[in-house]
Amino acid sequence: MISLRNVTTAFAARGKDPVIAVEDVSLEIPQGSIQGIIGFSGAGKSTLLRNINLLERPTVGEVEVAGIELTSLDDEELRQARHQIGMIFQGFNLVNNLTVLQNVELSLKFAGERNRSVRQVRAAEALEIVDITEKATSYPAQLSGGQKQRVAIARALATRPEVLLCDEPTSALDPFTTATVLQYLADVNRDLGITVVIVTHEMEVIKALADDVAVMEGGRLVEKFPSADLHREDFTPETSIGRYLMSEGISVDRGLSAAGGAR
Ligand SMILES: Nc1ncnc2c1ncn2[C@@H]1O[C@H](COP(=O)(O)OP(=O)(O)OP(=O)(O)O)[C@@H](O)[C@H]1O
Repeated sequence: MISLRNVTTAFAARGKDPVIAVEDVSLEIPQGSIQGIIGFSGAGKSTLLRNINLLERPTVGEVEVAGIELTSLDDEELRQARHQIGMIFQGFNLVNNLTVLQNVELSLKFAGERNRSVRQVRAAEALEIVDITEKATSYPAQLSGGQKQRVAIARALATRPEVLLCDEPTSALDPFTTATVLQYLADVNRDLGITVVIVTHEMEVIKALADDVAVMEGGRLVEKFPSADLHREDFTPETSIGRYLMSEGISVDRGLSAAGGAR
């Protein structure tokens, strides 16, 4: 279970009022579920995601992951607790002068695993999960975008986390590669029971993967519902999700089902 309670995150702006990126957000994400977070650019999605592992420490509010209140930990305790939380990014964030295997091993090094052979075995296991063992000795520049993201998923899984945070994981990928990466994320969730939180601006990603969807607007969480409802409910242009869907070119005035199940 991930629990965000009254989280507000403000960024200081020189000579101006602070930017309130996230404002008073409370959200409970059940263990083993897939939570999508969607909204316009600048809505606060990435900041909220980074609040979950305290990459961005909330200005106000509490964050609890797997029974541990992260916001109450000191730096060393937080470093330990973060092994429970993997993260992947739109830009993959691989280290270019390390091989695929070394990239995955690196996260185990950061997690404090001192035994090199243990690191190698665990890194190899993680590469197997995303079927990319044959690239173990390749360098990132020798991989396609989809392969790089699979390596990034392996790196995130190597510490055997309970939670995987995904920040626009498929935005740099073509539709076919997107489908493959989403399938691996679905497998990881189903087979390993890992809770997945995915920030995206692509409604197709939400529909393909998420159990629940949260809509953000202006730093606030304005709606939350099961993503299955995307296929059923009528979303009027007055609703946040309606505005969002319209921005994607999906007609909402007669409801999603009338618009052909949203594309
Ligand atoms: N480190 C920072 N310093 C100052 N302002 C920031 C910082 N990070 C984010 N912001 C501001 O906070 C607001 C929310 O940003 P955030 O990146 O969380 O939104 P987003 O919904 O993820 O947007 P996008 O879809 O474009 O990535 C924006 O106004 C942004 O400019």
